[in-house]
Amino acid sequence: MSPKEQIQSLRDELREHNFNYYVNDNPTISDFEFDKKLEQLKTLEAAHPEFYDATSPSVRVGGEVTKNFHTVKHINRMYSLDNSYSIDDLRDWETRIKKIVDGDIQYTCELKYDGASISLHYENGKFIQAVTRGDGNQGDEVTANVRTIKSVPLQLKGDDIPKKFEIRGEIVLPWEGFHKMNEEREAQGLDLYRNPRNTASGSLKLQDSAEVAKRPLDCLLYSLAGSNLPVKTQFDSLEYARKWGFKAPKESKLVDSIEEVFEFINHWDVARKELPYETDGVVIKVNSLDQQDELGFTAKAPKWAMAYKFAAEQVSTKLEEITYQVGRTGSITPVANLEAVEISGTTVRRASLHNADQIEKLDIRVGDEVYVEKGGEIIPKIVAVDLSKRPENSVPTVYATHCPECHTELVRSEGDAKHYCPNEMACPPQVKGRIQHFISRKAMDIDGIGSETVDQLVEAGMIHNYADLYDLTVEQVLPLDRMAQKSAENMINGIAASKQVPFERLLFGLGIRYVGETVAKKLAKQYKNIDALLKMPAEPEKNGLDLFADVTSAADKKIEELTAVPEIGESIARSLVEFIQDDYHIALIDRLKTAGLQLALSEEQLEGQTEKLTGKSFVISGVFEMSRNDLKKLVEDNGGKNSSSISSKTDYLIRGDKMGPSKLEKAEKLEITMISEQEFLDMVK
Ligand SMILES: NC(=O)c1ccc[n+]([C@@H]2O[C@H](COP(=O)([O-])OP(=O)(O)OC[C@H]3O[C@@H](n4cnc5c(N)ncnc54)[C@H](O)[C@@H]3O)[C@@H](O)[C@H]2O)c1
Ligand SMILES: [Zn+2]
Repeated sequence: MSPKEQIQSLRDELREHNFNYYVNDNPTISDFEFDKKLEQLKTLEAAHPEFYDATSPSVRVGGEVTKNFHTVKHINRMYSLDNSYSIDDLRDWETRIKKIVDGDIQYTCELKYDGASISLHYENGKFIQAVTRGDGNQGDEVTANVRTIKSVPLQLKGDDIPKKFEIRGEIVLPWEGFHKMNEEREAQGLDLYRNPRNTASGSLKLQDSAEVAKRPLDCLLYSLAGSNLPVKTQFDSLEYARKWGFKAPKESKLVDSIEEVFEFINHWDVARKELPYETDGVVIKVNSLDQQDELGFTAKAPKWAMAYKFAAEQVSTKLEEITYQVGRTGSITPVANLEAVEISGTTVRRASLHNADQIEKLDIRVGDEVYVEKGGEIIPKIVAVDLSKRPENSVPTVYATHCPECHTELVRSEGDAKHYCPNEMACPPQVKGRIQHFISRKAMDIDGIGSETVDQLVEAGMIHNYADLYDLTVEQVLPLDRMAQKSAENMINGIAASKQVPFERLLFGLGIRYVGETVAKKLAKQYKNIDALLKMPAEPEKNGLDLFADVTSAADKKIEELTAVPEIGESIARSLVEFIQDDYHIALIDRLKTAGLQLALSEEQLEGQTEKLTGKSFVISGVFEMSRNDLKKLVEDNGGKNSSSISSKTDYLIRGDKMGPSKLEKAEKLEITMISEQEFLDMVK
């Protein structure tokens, strides 16, 4: 993949993980893996500033508002925190901030509570509202739920209480309550909650506050927001908060240097295990609020604060067996089955081994004593083998050669870390996975059918692919487990309604490898309908050069045409061509067409699309009457290209108010044509 494709694909992937984590409270990868991917994205973005995007997960707070609560715009934005992992990172941070502020800097060290961010609003000493962080600009109003938490004071005490202010903190589920809830679930034969963080966050979003009241949640506070606060430092804010009746943990400490910060970290890395709630690091904040003001914020986090994440905890245990898991795209993941051990409060029985290379690198064998690490992740990982304890009769691991689900021989293409099961049509997890992807929110978003229903339908042999969904009837699905007349009707209606889902989402739903949301949009825009995509390349004019055309295969010609589309690179093109040259896929697409799905952009989508700006590159800078996104969309709808930075390739700079002086200077130097918002609108009128 080209760097651009890599950036896009990482952004898409991280957005999906953010959604699973913050909205569904049900992450599908570990925090460790998430952070690694985010680091990878940041490195790529730093090397390619031309692909800057203000909506990238690297520069945005990860959450969202949900549809289930009243949405409230934050008066004071809620930010995330930047992360660091070593004393050197912290020293670098200190060097950066010392360049900006004058005078000595003191730091408040606090523990980083692992829960869900919350903002509590008080007026005249009374609790009036609680709002989640959401996307940082707006959040969900969960007042009724937060009111049930006993440590949230409804009426404040003491003096100096500002007439109106906000206090921020974390809703956590202490260990004891978490274990108790899980014991009850175990007794009822239900799946266990994974960790206190996701459970706390999920509890907060329950619709029934009587149910929330039953959960032993706690609320730990750490900062004040508002004007006219009676405090000048972070440390004072905590003292005041305690005086007014808030639970602001006393472990926080005021220090004068990064060395002392490190002492605090070292102490709590061990001592935190005795705390009643989960912590995942330390937060270091510049103490003086004036200095904080001077430092300000990035788009995602305050520059005056830094989180230090504790290293993951390690334990050793025995590897009993290696099994293999098949993913939705047929990728194989080896899994270590372990003798059960307790790590950071949870029992661990399985760990991911990633791929064949990883097994080889660790030379890991059944019977080995292994070190397992868990850093807030769901599936822990094996970091090393204790060779001193290796049994004498141990034999090297031989990687699986056949799919554990369908017994097809596995393949591994060159340059690919993973093995694949190529039996796309009949390998059960692949069949289920592809249909689940098809119905998922960002694809066809089919209401009334969940992943369990898909499993049942496939197992009963009622569907074999996503096209089969459109042949189902109410009578057919009624006999399924837990299905009643009403739910069966909902399901069939949901499927019927999905026939109106726009072309680009259907294209994404087809599950073509490397064709994520963004690429699907690009393709839909470029080709406008499925036939054009299937029939490309457009017939070339007959001429003498045709002699050469014959030596290139049809597939190569297709790939060539596709890679000429902006932002479509070699691997995407190759995967797409493979997909559309397969008769099975063509037959599926034909059936979707017959069923009446949207295999072309609608009139409405086509309307307003012109070629007026084809070949022209635009940079939009400053503040405008219209939203920047609408401006960008107009550029694209008319065939132009948006770019975030000015270069000699820029044709037009659309100049708004308050444009940065350095951009202006650059544009003048390169003699870029500058136009106003109105002049641009005239161009596309
Ligand atoms: N596994 C996944 O799919 C997935 C997806 C998204 C995010 N994540 C994980 O979530 C984390 C990122 O989440 P985030 O943006 O909420 O950032 P974060 O949790 O790393 O840090 C910011 C948050 O820390 C909290 N906090 C706790 N104690 C605090 C204190 N004393 N002072 C100030 N703030 C304090 C605040 O709520 C703040 O919003 C990462 O660790 C990432 O791995 C995982
Ligand atoms: Zn298989």
